[in-house]
Amino acid sequence: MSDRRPFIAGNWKMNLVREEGERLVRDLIHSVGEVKETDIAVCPPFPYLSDLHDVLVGSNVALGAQNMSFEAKGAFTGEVSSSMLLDVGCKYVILGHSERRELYGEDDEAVNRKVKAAVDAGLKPIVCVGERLEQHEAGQSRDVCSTQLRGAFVGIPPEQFRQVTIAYEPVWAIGTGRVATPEHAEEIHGHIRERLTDAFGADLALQTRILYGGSVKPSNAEGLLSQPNVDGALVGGASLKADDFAGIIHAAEKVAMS
Ligand SMILES: O=C(CO)COP(=O)(O)O
Repeated sequence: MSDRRPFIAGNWKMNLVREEGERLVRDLIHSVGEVKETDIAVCPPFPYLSDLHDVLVGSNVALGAQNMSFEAKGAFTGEVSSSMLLDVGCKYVILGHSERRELYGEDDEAVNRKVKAAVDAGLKPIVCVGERLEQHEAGQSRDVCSTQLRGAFVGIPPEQFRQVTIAYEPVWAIGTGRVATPEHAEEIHGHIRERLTDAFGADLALQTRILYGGSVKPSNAEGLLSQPNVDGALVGGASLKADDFAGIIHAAEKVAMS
């Protein structure tokens, strides 16, 4: 996994109401208190960010959001700005998740505007890329990721790109139980790092963390995280159970210490 610190982030999506989320976070803090070599974050729904921040204070678990507006403020009903996320204690924000792209029509330009707004504000975006099933079957995984990467980082200077984490999330592996093989993940992560090298230079590309997302579970985490270019995981379903999420974090810690 190189000298990049592993990073395990939980994307709760639209799951867990207040009491469930607070219980999960308390259990999680208890289970991962000894974890030293792995960065950890949970990304709950907007309404619970502030309260959960209070629960997380002083722990080794950071807070992230799942989306944000590219606008700074104003008449944008239903939107949430970067400064609001910072205000409630967020460090990270997931941007360009395939569910945002596919269900809410977010295109590369919108993702790019959000990345700019996030890094300008000092938030750390986790920028998702990944191909759909038919693109995967047509052998287009690399090309799709290249295009999404190029689109997401137009006009982002290297000093701001430092704040970015990439997540490779093949759409066919999300919520399907059909995890990418470690070999496929490694191939695409290596490709992503090459594209980052072209765009930002080798030093920065080597420092950038590239997470894998899509049906990560405690049972498959170690195989994925042992790949040299897989620097962590963005976890959906398995982040909704403290034991499963902690199991993935412990797998990352084990790989980091080995
Ligand atoms: O979309 C994901 C994380 O952002 C992955 O979801 P699952 O882990 O449920 O497949």
